[in-house]
Amino acid sequence: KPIALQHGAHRIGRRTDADMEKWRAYGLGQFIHWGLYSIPAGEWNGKQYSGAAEWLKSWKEVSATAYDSLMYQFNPTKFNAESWAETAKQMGVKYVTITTKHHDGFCLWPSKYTNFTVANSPYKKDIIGPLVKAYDKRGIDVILYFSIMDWHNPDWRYDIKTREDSIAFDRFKQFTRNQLLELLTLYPTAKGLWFDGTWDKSWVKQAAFADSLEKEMRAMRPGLIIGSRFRADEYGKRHFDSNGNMMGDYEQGWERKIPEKIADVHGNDWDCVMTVPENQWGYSKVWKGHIKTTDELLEMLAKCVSLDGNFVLNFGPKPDGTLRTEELDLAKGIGEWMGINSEAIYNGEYAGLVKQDWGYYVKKTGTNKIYMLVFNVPVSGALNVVLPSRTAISKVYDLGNPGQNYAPEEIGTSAYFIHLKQQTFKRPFVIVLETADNSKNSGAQY
Ligand SMILES: C[C@@H]1N[C@@H](c2cn(-c3ccccc3)nn2)[C@H](O)[C@@H]1O
Repeated sequence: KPIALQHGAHRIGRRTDADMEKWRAYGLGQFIHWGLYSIPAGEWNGKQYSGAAEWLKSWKEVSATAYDSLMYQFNPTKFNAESWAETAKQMGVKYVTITTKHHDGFCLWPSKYTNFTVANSPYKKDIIGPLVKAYDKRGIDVILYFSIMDWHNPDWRYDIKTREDSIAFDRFKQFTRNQLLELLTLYPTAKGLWFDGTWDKSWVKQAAFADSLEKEMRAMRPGLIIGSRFRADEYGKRHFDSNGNMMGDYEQGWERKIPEKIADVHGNDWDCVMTVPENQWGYSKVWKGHIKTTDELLEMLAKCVSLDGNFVLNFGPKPDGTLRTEELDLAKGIGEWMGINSEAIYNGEYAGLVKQDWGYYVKKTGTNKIYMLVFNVPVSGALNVVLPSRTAISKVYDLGNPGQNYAPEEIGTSAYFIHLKQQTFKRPFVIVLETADNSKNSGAQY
């Protein structure tokens, strides 16, 4: 029996407006983590920090004042928003999420509510504005990442224990509201906000404040897209309220992980944000452990889209404003694949078919087109396809080679083998199934 909630989810089920339908169709996105942390890049006094580079300030070896003086070194002379946006365009991303302020509190825009911004660095100029402009120009939508937790602001608290805490945190809440309204005012084309740093008790206790701030931001920017990580309900429940309903417009729980099956996403919109190394978001000199390859990232992309989500790949630009070679190479490899196969990614959704070993199904929203994204070719060369009963296949062809038609072999009721013509493939490939509902005997050949 649902309990009465003032500050839980205000909407059950998916948003159906045009802004959200566009977000749902993106498929592939880019994350950008850039800030003061990019300068030390996970190293301090010649020692490697074992955590994520953008968390360096939390390392006991690092004094806050020494870290904050990095502001006087921030001078990305080679920064060029157009070149980042062009790389993203070539890669085929439809949206970008950019850090405006990470946990360290440094602002990449000239906020008037703190001195800890680019305006007081040698670089002086706004970073966010040129990026928004360069990406918008290429039809790539911009989402602004904002960390509520702010290690620079003396009024930040991890919990509210005393009256002093409460007075300080009230100042912090006003500061946060001021910065968010400032961002929405300065960058009106931003499609959404990606919140982080909202897990500590201090913020979790602010259900009423956060709820009214969310309402205020949505009123200011109709269509604004805000994820499930922004606020907790009055019982401290996050992402899903005390009645199990998702907070916000999409689920933000898939950080460096991907759902296994459709049941894991509860019919919600969601995005998966992913690092190239195991766990580094900001630029890190040393990438330890496994570095994901183009094929691995393409499979993650396919899996996300096949389960109704968006896949957002992270880039950690260097302090001089250039992108590192490994990331440029991945952007190129993904872009080449998207150049051939993006039709199977954009406007893709869960096809509702039985999952097969060879890869992932994606259905083109609003059509009878189903894409088979093939990552694992069986020794037999026969791809098994089982469709809902009374669904026939009217046409089968190779997306990368449309002249290459296949004649599926029927092996049972709405069950087929698609016999591949070759055994080895350089890259994952896509086969297009045009299906027909033959319950009305639409005369399909197969
Ligand atoms: C999107 C990613 N989210 C930030 C993060 C958060 N956390 C984290 C770590 C421990 C508990 C709760 C959250 N680790 N990394 C990363 O720094 C990056 O910004």
